[in-house]
Amino acid sequence: MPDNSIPVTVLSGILGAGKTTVLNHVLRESGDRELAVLVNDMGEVNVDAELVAESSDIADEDEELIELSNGCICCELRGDLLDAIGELSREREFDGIIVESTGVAEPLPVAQTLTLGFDQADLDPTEFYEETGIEPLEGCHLDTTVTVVDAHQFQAAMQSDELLDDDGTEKHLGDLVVEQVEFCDVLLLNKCDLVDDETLEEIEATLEVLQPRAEIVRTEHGRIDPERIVDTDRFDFEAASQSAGWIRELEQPHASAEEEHGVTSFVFEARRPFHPERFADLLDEFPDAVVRAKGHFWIASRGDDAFTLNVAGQSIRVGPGGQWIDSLPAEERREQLEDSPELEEIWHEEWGDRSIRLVVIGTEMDHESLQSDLVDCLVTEAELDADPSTFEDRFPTFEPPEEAAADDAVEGAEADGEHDHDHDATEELGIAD
Ligand SMILES: Nc1nc2c(ncn2[C@@H]2O[C@H](COP(=O)(O)OP(=O)(O)OP(=O)(O)O)[C@@H](O)[C@H]2O)c(=O)[nH]1
Repeated sequence: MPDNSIPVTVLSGILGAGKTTVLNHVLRESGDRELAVLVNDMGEVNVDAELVAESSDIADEDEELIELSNGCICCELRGDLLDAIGELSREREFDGIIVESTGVAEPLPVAQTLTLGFDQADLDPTEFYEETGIEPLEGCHLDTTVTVVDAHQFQAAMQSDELLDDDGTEKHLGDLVVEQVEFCDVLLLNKCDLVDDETLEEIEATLEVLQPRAEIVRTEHGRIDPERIVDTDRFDFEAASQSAGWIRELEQPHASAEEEHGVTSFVFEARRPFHPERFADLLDEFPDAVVRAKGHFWIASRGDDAFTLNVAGQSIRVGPGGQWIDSLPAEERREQLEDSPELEEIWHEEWGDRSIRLVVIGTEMDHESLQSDLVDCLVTEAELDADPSTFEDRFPTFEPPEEAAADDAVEGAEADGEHDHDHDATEELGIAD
């Protein structure tokens, strides 16, 4: 990074977690550091910006405080975010720029926009610039992503059925909390004054499992040393996108016995499909103790299709996982196998690459009971020979992958297109009815 590149800090966190409080504190404590601020406010009334202006004595200097309203910087305002930051960095050599996201923003697309790591997504940068007319970011770099967690609300948020209406897209509160926790460099566990030590330790244990890479700092009223979140040099796109605890658990499963404050995890693996009705029933009654589950699965009624499972708090989403390579036409299958020699290791004589692999993370979770429930969902020997069309299958159907991918690419390219947080085309399960 060139010496004069301005470090950008992105603050995320659900509504009321304390982002503005952190921001105001950092502005007050920043000493000689000249900081610029960019606030994304979805509502009509931009209260945040007023607060920032009041407490930071920068109300008169418009160029140091930019508001982006009526949209979200993780979707339709991605271009505006780049423009605004570009403008700030051309104006003056600030010592840092702090971006406060809305409570519903996902950090990953914001980070993608700022790092222009579009090769990580469905778009290549050239296409993005051509489609949007956005200029590449120069003179500054994404330095730290910070998620503010409300210690007082955390456990309730994970158990909450509340659906946030994010400009037309519905999302569970717990789902958003998990996404924000899984993608960040620093976790501020705020409002520690409202919670006893034991609860704080439990929350920390959960956060550490969900996000092993981030530094966790306890705060009260957002009181954090600015050096912990400004110009830290902690951000690394690759590391951040691979840092979620479930990825680590899948790669290096931990023994179930290794528990701290009741937080445990296990990986469920099988080379036999789930019975679609029994597995759907289990998902309908999935234990509240499960904080997070991720992975892929296979159901007996649709032998060609892989599915993904994404559980975060009360949100249970099933998505398309593509087609099993074993079910592809011979020529295509051969090509895929040549391209991915590692498949040989998992290739099953009869089932090819078909498999179930799920990581489950929970607090005070009854492993044995959940594991045996999962085993009970697998088809029996007799069912293996049954006609698959006789199984009740309430799982959603998805567009073929090529069409879905093409739609996604178009959607992502439209900087001012529809507000869509759910780029992965999963469906929330309400499959009981
Ligand atoms: N008791 C307590 N209250 C806090 C703490 N931090 C923030 N608050 C209060 O919590 C409320 C929400 O804080 P904000 O900083 O506005 O939260 P935010 O994340 O910016 O909220 P939005 O902008 O609405 O998304 C305010 O009334 C704060 O004074 C804390 O550590 N302890």
